[in-house]
Parts: sequence; structure tokens; C-alpha cells
Amino acid sequence: MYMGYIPEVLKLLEREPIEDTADDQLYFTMAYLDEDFRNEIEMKLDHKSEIFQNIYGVEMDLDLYSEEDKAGGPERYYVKNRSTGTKPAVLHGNGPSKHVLNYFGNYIPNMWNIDEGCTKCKSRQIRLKNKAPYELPLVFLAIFIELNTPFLEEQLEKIHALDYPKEMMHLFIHNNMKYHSGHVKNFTEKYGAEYLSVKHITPEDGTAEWRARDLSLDQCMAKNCDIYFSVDSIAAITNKQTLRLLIEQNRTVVGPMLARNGKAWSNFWGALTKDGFYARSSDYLDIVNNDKRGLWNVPYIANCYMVNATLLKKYDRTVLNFNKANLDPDMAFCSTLRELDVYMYVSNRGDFGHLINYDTYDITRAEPDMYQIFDNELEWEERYIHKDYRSNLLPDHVPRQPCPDVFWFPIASEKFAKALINMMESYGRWSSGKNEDDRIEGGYEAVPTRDIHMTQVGFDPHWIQFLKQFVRPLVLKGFQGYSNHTPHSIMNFAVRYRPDEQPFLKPHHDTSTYTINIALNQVGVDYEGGGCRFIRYNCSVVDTKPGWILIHPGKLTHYHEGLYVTKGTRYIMVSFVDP
Ligand SMILES: O=C(O)CCC(=O)C(=O)O
Ligand SMILES: [Fe+2]
Repeated sequence: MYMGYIPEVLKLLEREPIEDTADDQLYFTMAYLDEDFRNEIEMKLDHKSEIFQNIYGVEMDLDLYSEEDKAGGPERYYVKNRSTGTKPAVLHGNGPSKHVLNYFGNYIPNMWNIDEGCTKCKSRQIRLKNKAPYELPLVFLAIFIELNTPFLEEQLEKIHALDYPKEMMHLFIHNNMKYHSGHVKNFTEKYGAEYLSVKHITPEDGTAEWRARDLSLDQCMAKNCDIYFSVDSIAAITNKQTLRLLIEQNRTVVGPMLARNGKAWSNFWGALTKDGFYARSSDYLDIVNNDKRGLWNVPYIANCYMVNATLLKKYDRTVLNFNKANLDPDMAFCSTLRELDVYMYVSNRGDFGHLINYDTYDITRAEPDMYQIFDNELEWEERYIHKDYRSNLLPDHVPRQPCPDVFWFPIASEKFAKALINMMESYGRWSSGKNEDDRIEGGYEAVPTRDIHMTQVGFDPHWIQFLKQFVRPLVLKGFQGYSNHTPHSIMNFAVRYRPDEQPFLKPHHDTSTYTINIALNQVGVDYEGGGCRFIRYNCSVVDTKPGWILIHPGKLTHYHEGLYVTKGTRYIMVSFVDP
């Protein structure tokens, strides 16, 4: 890089003949080292980077910083060289420092500011609104299930619910996980016919991830697609407009920013290490937390992105592929894109969704998703909490009270009730119903039921969380001022009543301040009889509904019994809270 007045620059260029193929850097160095010549043309080296900044090799010395605009306009961004204290005007990023230049390019010159966000996001945008379906770009949707994934059914539903005509979409699914075979089969049977075509690669095909991804690019080309849209099973796309917005954004490669809820784990990298692995850019957390919104040129993106097929037309699978030097398929792909100087953008201009956390997902359990209350809270609530639960909490909601001080609320979904039964029946070791019980302190139960404790199926912490998060607010609805602390509950168990096993429970007080009693199956369908009678009030609740909770004082006033089950099996879930 150099600048100067034309006569001197010409002298510099004409100092010696030079071949096209020769080393131009050496040519300029020799000219500079020639002291007479240097003095003659007043040649100076910008060794403090006052004007020019080469990025390569000094990445660590360069900081992005902003300055207030004295005229009251938006703040302005510069790069400052920490070791020289200068603010160079020209940045040069070559070779492996290109991604650093791209990072600075997200702000400089005037690309982003606090007030307006990204100022250039709208440039090159296209509009799909008012286009008839057949006028829209042809999309090749490729779904990859490479991990056992909590709540996969919901993710698939969300992908299908994207606002885009299915008659303009081809569907490709690579499922590598046997556990999900049924889920994928259900999905393709339910919706497959709506798509232009369906290609489903099953675990039995034994296709490696990179090969499946390569294949999907080939298939996209074979189908003459305009847009390649890749979605991994862990991408929970909650915004139905995501695909349209990405296409409208009109970049060669662009994806929605997705992160694990409340975590720094996301689907993009803000920076790279020297070896091409993850590094954190100074704006990474601001982007992940949506404190900065925009369209960001980044060195790595995964899990959900679209690729404009013009790129696929340019490079075949020998160049553009997912298989490279033992890298993960995504890393391989992004590394190739960087080498080809193809920019990858991640957008958080809107909220698009989040990433599923698969860290603790244990498919050896019955109902593994039930155990995800901590790691995938949103999905857990969506699947397992009753759709009317929130309305219980409205200020003017008067809770149902079928018997005095017995409160009744919808709390859990039918899926929750079914899952709990399945967890218990899969475990199968129901207690004997005798007084001797080595599961409890003292080894003696005065009023024994046929039951399985939550501890026996490893569900105790999850259950306590459920009590804290969902039950406690209801308790406060019924019993004003109580329970402004974490519910304390050691006895959490599912009960099974059967005519030929234990059909009823004799009158008793519970060892609790309050007891919760959740019906898990349907009277009149799954069993006959049953219910809970409060003897002091001669009042019974017999028309219980799956997923509905009874909350009542445990002792003194609420002496109660479990009524006789005459047919079938009745299941309930009980906790003695604050004993
Ligand atoms: O069967 C019922 O609904 C009552 C169960 C009960 O009281 C208990 O398990 O302590
Ligand atoms: Fe009881």
C-alpha cells in the first residue's frame, strides 16, 4: 500500500524494469533501501500505521472503537492500533486476516450504529410480498438429524409451519438416529405429500453426515433449486417468516441467529483462532443477547442457513463440500466458503428462534423429554403444561373449589399425564401396598398405596422444579400469603388403583401442609369409580380430568380417602408438600 503525488509515484514505478511475475514487495523494498533515491522522491515508510494498517500478524493489536460525533450524529467506528496509538485510515486484510477485516467491516464505514442498528441491511434486499407462489424462488429444504434431539417432533412441526408454499419446496431429510425413525416417519406420512418431492435417508442407509450434506447440495442442483435451505434438528425456528426473511435478505449465505436460551452457545462464531477454530469476538455476547441487532459478516455459521443456488452452480462437489481434513462437516463447509471469499452472514434483525440443548438428553430413559425441564424450558412448557395454565394466574381468575379449601386447576397437558404413566409403567416396580416400606425413613407407612416414588425413576429434581415453577403460583392463588419459599417435598409418588390390586385408600391425614393430587387418566374411559372424598365436608371430587391438579390442606381439616375403583386402572400423581 502506498500513496503519493503522481510525478514521484511514476519515478518509483520506473526506477527499474520489472517482470510481471516478479516480487513487487521486493521491488518497493529495494527502492526504499536506496537512500539517495528515497531522499530524491521523499519516500517515507508509515511504520506507525498512521495511514495504512496491515491486519495480518497484528490482529491482537487492533481494537474496534467508537467515537461520539461532535455534530450530534451517530457514533463513528474506527480501528485503533494499541501498540502505536494510531487510528489508521486504510485497513488491509489479506490471507487469513480477511475475517478480521470482515469483522471491522460490520461497523466501518458507518455500517452500524447504536441508534439505527445496521444501516446497510436493507441494501440489496428483495421483496417476496405479493408474489404468487409460482413466482417465488424454488426452495430445497434439507433437514439433518445427526443427534438425538429433545422435542424433535415440535422442531419438525415448526419447520413445516414456515410461511412458504410447499408446492415450491423440495424436502430432503437425513436422519442418522434410530431413536428418531418413528418421529421422521410420522412427519413424512403426515406432510410429505404437500412437498414437490421427498427424499428421506434413514439410519439404516448408514450415510455419513458429510456425505448426506454433499448429496443434498447435488439434489438441490438436480431439482434446479434457487435456494438451498439447511436446518438441523436442534434448530427451533419459532418465527414463521424466517425463510422468507432470509431469502429477502438476499445474501449468498445467510442464517438466522439462534442461541441456547440464556446461554452464550450459538450457531455462529464471531472470530477465529489462527488454526481456524472458535474464538470470541468482542461483540459476540452483544449479538447473542440481541443487545446489538443487525446482519453480521461472520467466519462460521451452522445449524440453519440458506445458500443461494448461484453459488452451487459455480462450484461442484470437488470444491464446495462438507468433507475436509477431519473437520466437522460444518467447519469444513465454512472453511471452504472462507477460502472462496464467500461471505457468511448471521442475522438477528428479528427474533427467529433458538437452539435446543442436547447435553443431558438420555434416550435410555422412558420419556426422556420429561427430564428436559431444566435444559429446554420453553419446549418443556409448550409440550407438558396445560394450554389453560396461564389463565389460572390472571388477577381476576377465581379458582374452582369443588370442596371447601380444595382448589382445582388445569396444570399439565395430556402428554404429560401419558408420559408420567409410561415412566412409571416402564419402571414397573410398584410397591406392595404393605405398611413396611424401606424407601422411606423409619421404614413404615401407615397408609400405604401401590406406588412408585419419583426418586425411583430419577425424576425428583425435575419434579421439585415443576412444583416450584408451576405449582407454587397456584398454591398462592388458593392459600393467600403461603409458600413464599421453595416447596419442600420428599414424598412424591404416582399411585395406581385397580380392583384386583389396591382399589381404594382408607381415610387418613397426609404428612403435609398441603397435598397436590394430579389426575393422570380419564374416569369413565380408563377406569370407573375412584376419586377423593373429604370426610369432614362429606364432599367428593370424582369427575377428575387428566392434567388437572387438586390442592388441599394435608391434615386436620382435610381428613380424606381414596374412593373405590370398580373397573380399569386409575393413576394419580401425589406430593406431600412442606411436611
Ligand atoms: O385417591 C386419591 O385421590 C387420594 C390419594 C391420597 O389421599 C394419598 O395418596 O395420600
Ligand atoms: Fe392423602
